[in-house]
Amino acid sequence: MNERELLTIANLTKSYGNKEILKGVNLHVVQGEIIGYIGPNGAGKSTTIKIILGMEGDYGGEVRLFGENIRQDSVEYKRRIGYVPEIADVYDNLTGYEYLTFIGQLYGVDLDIAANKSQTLMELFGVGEAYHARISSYSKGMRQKLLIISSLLHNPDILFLDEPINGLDANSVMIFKEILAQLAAQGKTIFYSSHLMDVVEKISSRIILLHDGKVAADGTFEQLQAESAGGTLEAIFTQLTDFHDYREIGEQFVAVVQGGQ
Ligand SMILES: Nc1ncnc2c1ncn2[C@@H]1O[C@H](COP(=O)(O)OP(=O)(O)OP(=O)(O)O)[C@@H](O)[C@H]1O
Repeated sequence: MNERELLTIANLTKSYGNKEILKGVNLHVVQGEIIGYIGPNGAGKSTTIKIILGMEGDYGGEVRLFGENIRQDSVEYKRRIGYVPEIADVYDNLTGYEYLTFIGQLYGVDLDIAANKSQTLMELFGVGEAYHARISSYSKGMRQKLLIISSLLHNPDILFLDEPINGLDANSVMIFKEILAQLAAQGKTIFYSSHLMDVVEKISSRIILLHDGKVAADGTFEQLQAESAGGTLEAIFTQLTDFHDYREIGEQFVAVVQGGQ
């Protein structure tokens, strides 16, 4: 094992009922990498992340994080993780201040430090005026910023981001991309799942494509380009997932919409 290897996934399998989702996923993540984890809807990206975080216990194979087998279920390793879930339940009746200081304290950050950090991060993200407002009044993008901030308050060593920029405007996406680049430069590791291929293409130091339960491609964007017919990540994704029927499906879809009147 490389001494800077933070995450090792060996022959990971996972089924729901008789549906096999992960059929033997192998990957090695080294400190400081920004991994773009991509794949078709339902491929098992969120499932992989939930297994690594200890939220899904019933799986085959081995996952090691910070050199420790996660089956040992140590709380310590979870303190070093930040997580932005794809779908999050935030407590709508709390204010941003109440929510962020609550989450910060869960991760062991002192109240004063959590409060100061939260307020400053909200201001930097352009939502400082909503710090003391109830989350129920937040727009989609404001909630997403709240989630991103809550995942970072304890200065984690590895960040798992499941569709983190849903709802962010173009300027906020630029700030977010810069935050990820700066975190990686400081030695933080980022595991990022998204369908926004142009963003993944630009920010990832390495891209992993999950398809049919396995890793179908693993490399830098330039390596993926060299291994396929080239082009954008969107074009590579379409090639590697062997998908060509979008025109016919679109036509049939519209025909059904227009039919039966
Ligand atoms: N708790 C569950 N019970 C049953 N099936 C589940 C459960 N969670 C996920 N699945 C199934 O596992 C498959 C993978 O889901 P997952 O959410 O990991 O996909 P994904 O790659 O993140 O997809 P998307 O890009 O649409 O977010 C899907 O077919 C989903 O229906």
